[in-house]
Amino acid sequence: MTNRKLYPATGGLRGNLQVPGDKSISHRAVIFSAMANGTSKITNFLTGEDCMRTVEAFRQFGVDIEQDRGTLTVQGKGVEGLSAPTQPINFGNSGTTARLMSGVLAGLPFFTTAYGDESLSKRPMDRVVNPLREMGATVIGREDGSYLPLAFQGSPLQAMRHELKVRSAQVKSCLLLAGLFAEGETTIIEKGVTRDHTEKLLPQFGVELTVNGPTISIKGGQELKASDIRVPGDISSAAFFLVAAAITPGSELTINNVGLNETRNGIVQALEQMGAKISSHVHTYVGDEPVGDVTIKYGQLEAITLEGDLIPNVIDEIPILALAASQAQGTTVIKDAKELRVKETDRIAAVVDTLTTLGANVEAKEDGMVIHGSQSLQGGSIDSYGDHRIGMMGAVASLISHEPVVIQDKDCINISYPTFFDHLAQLQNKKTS
Ligand SMILES: O=C(O)C1=C[C@@H](OP(=O)(O)O)[C@@H](O)[C@H](O)C1
Ligand SMILES: C=C(OP(=O)(O)O)C(=O)O
Repeated sequence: MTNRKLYPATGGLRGNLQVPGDKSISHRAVIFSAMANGTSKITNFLTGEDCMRTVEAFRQFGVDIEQDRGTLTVQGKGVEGLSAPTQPINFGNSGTTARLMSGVLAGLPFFTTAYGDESLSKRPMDRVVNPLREMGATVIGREDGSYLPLAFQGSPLQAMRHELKVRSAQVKSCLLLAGLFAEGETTIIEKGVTRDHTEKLLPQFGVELTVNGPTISIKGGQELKASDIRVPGDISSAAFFLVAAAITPGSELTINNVGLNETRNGIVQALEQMGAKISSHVHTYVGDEPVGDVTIKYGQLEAITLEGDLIPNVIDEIPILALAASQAQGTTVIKDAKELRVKETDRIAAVVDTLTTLGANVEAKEDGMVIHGSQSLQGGSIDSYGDHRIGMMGAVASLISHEPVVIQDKDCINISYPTFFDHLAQLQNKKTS
């Protein structure tokens, strides 16, 4: 466990920043490339620990994946070219790896076992195991397949028509991947919009799917063809610096070349609703993914109610939005966000505990929280709970705290943002220690 002491900012955050590649798109790019025939090059790949778990999984299936910093060269040999791993696969801390790979492991014609770290072993897997079983998958696991470790005995899958029980892009993507192995056409009906990177990226690998509102259909047996992918910057990583600038006097910064997919740009919408001095514009498309710049300046924020359809769009940004809300005028209410309880940690409890320790006034609710605004943060010693997004929220809080913030176990930030502290120092134009 390592500690880090972060001092309050003496000036604002200023300048331009390119955040690392999008985590969701990086996972998908390597999965599709490894299942495709031919050589795919992925640039601006996120080399955070989570995405490297997905890379390692496919190396265990015998796929040659060369890494040169953020560039991956994947020598795909098609799904027939994958070979049975001799060792269990370690999904580490990564929910996306666990859920998406389950759809692949269910369809591959061999036996595989998979496990995760302490946090991932507590996260629900029945949300993918149950529908995969409906397709004929043979999966066993702890508590009847509700939790990792899991074992898959790949078997022929049958297409199905399935209404999702959870509003989750991971479950949707898992079942679309399984649908590629199934006989017939699989149709998935979403409970509401969730991030649509799988639907946007699969066609780039030559896969046909139809999207009709909440209904997505995919035919089994399609061959994936290699494709070169440039991954946009991760808006979920950018969110930490957007909020940092919004709450730290003297700040003005621009995040360049960040993904602005409409199913992911809720952080920009939420900050706009809070009255932040923020503007964004899309300047390019990489494949079907919109990419652009976001500029933000320090300014007074107002409380909002964050609920309903905006929640899945900002689900990973809620910890940092809660910090923003502690500085806004008025009382912010976050609801419909029960999913936060089954992330890397219970993020409702972790956010409330962390902000309270730092001196804010926050109440936990079953499906969200109530955050009283205009709070002056004292600083102090906090625990990341091994959750990268809680660790980064604490680091941003240090910028406006009276006393230093000490973060226990801050190394977990490498899960999604290995260069986070370098970027923070770059924008502060001084080193943190
Ligand atoms: O599909 C994805 O890449 C992700 C979907 C979300 O999870 P859920 O699908 O569980 O909501 C999100 O929280 C996670 O960080 C990444
Ligand atoms: C919830 C997250 O990721 P995952 O589900 O992939 O662990 C996250 O990155 O905030």
